[in-house]
Amino acid sequence: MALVLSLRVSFSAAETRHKASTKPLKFAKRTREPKTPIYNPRKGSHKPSSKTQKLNSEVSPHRAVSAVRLMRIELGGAFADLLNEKGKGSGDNEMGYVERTLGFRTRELDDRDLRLVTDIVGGTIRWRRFLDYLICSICHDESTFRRMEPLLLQILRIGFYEIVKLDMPQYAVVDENVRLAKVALRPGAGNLVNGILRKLVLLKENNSLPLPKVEGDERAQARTLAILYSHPVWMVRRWTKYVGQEEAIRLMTWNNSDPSFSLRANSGKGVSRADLVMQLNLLKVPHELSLHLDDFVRIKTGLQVVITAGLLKDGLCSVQDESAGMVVSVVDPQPGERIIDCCAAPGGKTLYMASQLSGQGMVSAIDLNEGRLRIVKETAKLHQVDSVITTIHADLRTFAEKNPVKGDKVLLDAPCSGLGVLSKRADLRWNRKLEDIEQLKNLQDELFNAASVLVKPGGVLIYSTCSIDPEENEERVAAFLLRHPEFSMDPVDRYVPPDFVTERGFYLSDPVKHSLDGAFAARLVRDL
Ligand SMILES: C[S@@+](CC[C@H](N)C(=O)[O-])C[C@H]1O[C@@H](n2cnc3c(N)ncnc32)[C@H](O)[C@@H]1O
Repeated sequence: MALVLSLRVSFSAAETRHKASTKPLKFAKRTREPKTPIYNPRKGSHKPSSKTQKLNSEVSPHRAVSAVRLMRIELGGAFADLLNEKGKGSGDNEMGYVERTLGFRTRELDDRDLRLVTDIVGGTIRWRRFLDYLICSICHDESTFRRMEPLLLQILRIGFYEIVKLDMPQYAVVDENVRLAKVALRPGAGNLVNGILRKLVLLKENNSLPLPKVEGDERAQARTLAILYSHPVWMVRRWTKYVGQEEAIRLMTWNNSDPSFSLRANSGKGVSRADLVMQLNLLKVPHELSLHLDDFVRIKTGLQVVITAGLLKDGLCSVQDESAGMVVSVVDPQPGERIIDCCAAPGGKTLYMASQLSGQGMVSAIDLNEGRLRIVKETAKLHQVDSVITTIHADLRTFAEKNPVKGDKVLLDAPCSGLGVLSKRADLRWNRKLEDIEQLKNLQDELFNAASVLVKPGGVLIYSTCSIDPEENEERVAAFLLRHPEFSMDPVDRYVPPDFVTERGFYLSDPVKHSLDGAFAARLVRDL
C-alpha cells in the first residue's frame, strides 16, 4: 500500500555508506514496525508509548520542540483534538506536546534554545514552499514527497532551512536531525533524513541547488517567483500587477525577513518613553527611538527578554507596530471627545486612543468577538485607562441600526486580509485565499456603511486596515464616497509625517519603503 510505503521507507544501506550521491534516491520497503509510536493523522492512530515520561538528553531540544510546534501549526484542529482526547493537562505546555507527540521529553529550553525555536519555526513556515520544492527535487519523486509522514517532513524542512537559509554548520545539522528522526520515528527514517540532507549539502557545496529559472510568460514567471520567494502564486501575480515584478520581489523579501517590533510606553499609567528606555537599558535590550511617534521604541531582538521581565504583564508597555500607532495619529483623539472604535478587539488602538484622553471623554469599544473583547476590558484595567473605555459586545451592523449614539470620531479598523503584516504573521500567507479578498470587500463595505451612521454631523470617520491591497483600501473609500456624498476626504497631512501621505491624501505605511508593517487609513468628515 502506498501509505505503508511512505511510513516505512528506509534509506538504502548503500546510500548510507556512500553518503551523498547525486543519483535519484531509492526507497526500500521496511518490514518492521516503527520503533517509537507517533501521532500519524493519515493513519489516524496514536498509541501512547511506554517511553512516555522518558527524558532524552541526546536530541537537541530546540529541534524537537520546533518539529512539534510546526506539526501543531500545520495540523491545527486535528492535532488539538488528539491532545484533548488523550487527557486534559498533558498538552498544556510545550514539553507536554513534545512528550505526547514524540514519546519522550528533552531537557527544558534555555534562552538560546527559545530564540532558535522562534527563528526556526518562523523561518521554516515562511520558506515552506521553497524548502518543499528543494526536498521534492532531491527526492526525485513527487509522490514520495506527497506521501511523506508529517513529522518526517517537518524534520527535513528544519534541516533544509538550517542548511540553506541559516547557514548553520552543515554536518552538525545533518547529525542532529538524523538523531531526531531515529529517536522520534525509527532508524530507517533517520537513514532517509541522512541521505536527503547529505545530498543537499553536496549540492550546496557545489553551488548547484536545483532552483527554477524565472522565464516564460507572466504566469510561469509568477509560479517560479512563488517558489524562489516562498509565497502563494496568487499573491505574486497580484503584487506584480499592482507594483511590478521588482517591487513585488522587494515586498516578498521583506515578508521573509525577521520581523522587528515596537513597544509603546504606556502613558495612561504614567510610564514615559524615558522610563521604558531605562528598563530596556537595564535589561540590555538594544533599541531605537521611533522617529514618528513620541511614545514608541523599536527593538530588533530581545522581545523574549522583555516578556520574561514582565514589562507587558505589568502593563508598563504594549507591543504595537508604529504603523498601527500612526492610525491613532490620524484619529487624533482629544480630551473630552466621544470616540467609537467599531472593530476594537484586541484593543491595540482602543488603549492608545484612551491613553490620549487624559481621563476626559470616552472610547466605546465595539466588537463581535466576545473573548477578544474581554481582553480589551482586562488590558484597559491593567493600563489604568478603564475609566475612559466602555466595551460593547455587538455586531456593528445591528448596533448601528438600533442605537442612536453618535461619536465625535468613529474609527473603523476593518477586518482585512492582513497582507501588510506577513512578516510578523509567518503562517498567514498560507492561510489566505484569493477568494477571501472578495468576501472581505463585501464585509468592509457593510461595516463602512454601519460605521458612518454613528458619526455626528461635522464628525470624523476614519477607515483603516492592516492591508496594502488597493481593493481593500483606496477602492473601498472611493466606493463609500460614491454611496455617501455627505462625507468628504480630509487629507491626513496634518496628522502623520509627509512620507506616509499618498498623493490622494491617504495614510499608507509601506513595508518596503518604511520598514514597518503595512497599514492604511483614510480620514473622512461628515457634513454639518
Ligand atoms: C483588524 S481587527 C481589529 C484590531 C483592533 N482595532 C486593534 O487595533 O487591536 C478586526 C476586528 O473586527 C471584528 N469584527 C469583525 N466583524 C465584525 C462585526 N460585524 N461587528 C463588529 N466587529 C467585527 C473582529 O472580531 C476583529 O476583532
